[in-house]
Amino acid sequence: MLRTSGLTKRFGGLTAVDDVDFALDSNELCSLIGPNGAGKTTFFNLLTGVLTPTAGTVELRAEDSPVNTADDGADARNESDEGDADSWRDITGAAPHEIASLGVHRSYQVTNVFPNSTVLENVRVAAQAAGGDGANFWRNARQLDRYIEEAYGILDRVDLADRAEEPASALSHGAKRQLEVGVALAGDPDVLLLDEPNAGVSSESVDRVVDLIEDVATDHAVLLVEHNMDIVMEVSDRVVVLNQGAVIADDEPAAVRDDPAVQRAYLGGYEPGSAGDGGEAA
Ligand SMILES: Nc1ncnc2c1ncn2[C@@H]1O[C@H](COP(=O)(O)OP(=O)(O)OP(=O)(O)O)[C@@H](O)[C@H]1O
Repeated sequence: MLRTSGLTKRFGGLTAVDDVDFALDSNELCSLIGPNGAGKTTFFNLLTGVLTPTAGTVELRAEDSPVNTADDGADARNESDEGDADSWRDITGAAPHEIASLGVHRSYQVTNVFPNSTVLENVRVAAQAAGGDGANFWRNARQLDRYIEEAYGILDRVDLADRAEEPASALSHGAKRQLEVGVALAGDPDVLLLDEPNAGVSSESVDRVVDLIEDVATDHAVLLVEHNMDIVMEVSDRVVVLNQGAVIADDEPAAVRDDPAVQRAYLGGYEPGSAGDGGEAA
């Protein structure tokens, strides 16, 4: 679905992401963990075009969509190595909006919704933009109804349908995170990158966000950055550990938990149910 090869990002003398080979399958929920400063956010930024890599490639599999020619000035290129069903598109260095339009969406650590718009409008506008009607707000009533209906379907999924008419600013932090996932879903993504969706969420709301992560993973590829190890162990099909920019483990959750190198770098002292976060950098 999404893969990187030799992906590297240097900031001056600091190598924040170091020669990372990574692959995410469709419908897989992979968690990316590691100590503070390990390079997780930088890796996300490379996948979504916010940063341009110093070296290496990011590729996306064009499963159902026809492979476009990159004639719009963007940097995405086609690379069909195994026929149409398995064609990979090189998206290295493509702009964030282009990568989003190809089906890779992210939610942010910092809440990223329009506070003065209603919950419904936040999702409806995102659906409208994804449907190619972003600049055509008043196109016709039927189109608008279609986007409103789609938005309600998404709000149902993120458990916010009963809050549809409230301004987003009225939501709790946890409910805002649900809304962010809803906004990301409105873009009809194939790949969802979730950057600490539980950060700042009250303990009563964590279960709801975890349920939502598990639900969206049933029909999307999900890459999750999460510091709460109980959640990582519960939801992940696979866990990748970054330390000083490099992958030090890539395996199923239990194997990663028991890996001595991971214990040293990140998990020192982690016991299931022990409140959660991995340790700081060794
Ligand atoms: N724009 C930048 N310029 C210079 N250095 C940067 C920049 N962005 C990140 N870094 C450095 O790159 C390294 C990786 O940072 P990054 O934010 O990717 O880590 P992280 O794993 O997401 O950390 P955290 O868990 O604290 O969010 C850090 O040493 C950071 O200081």
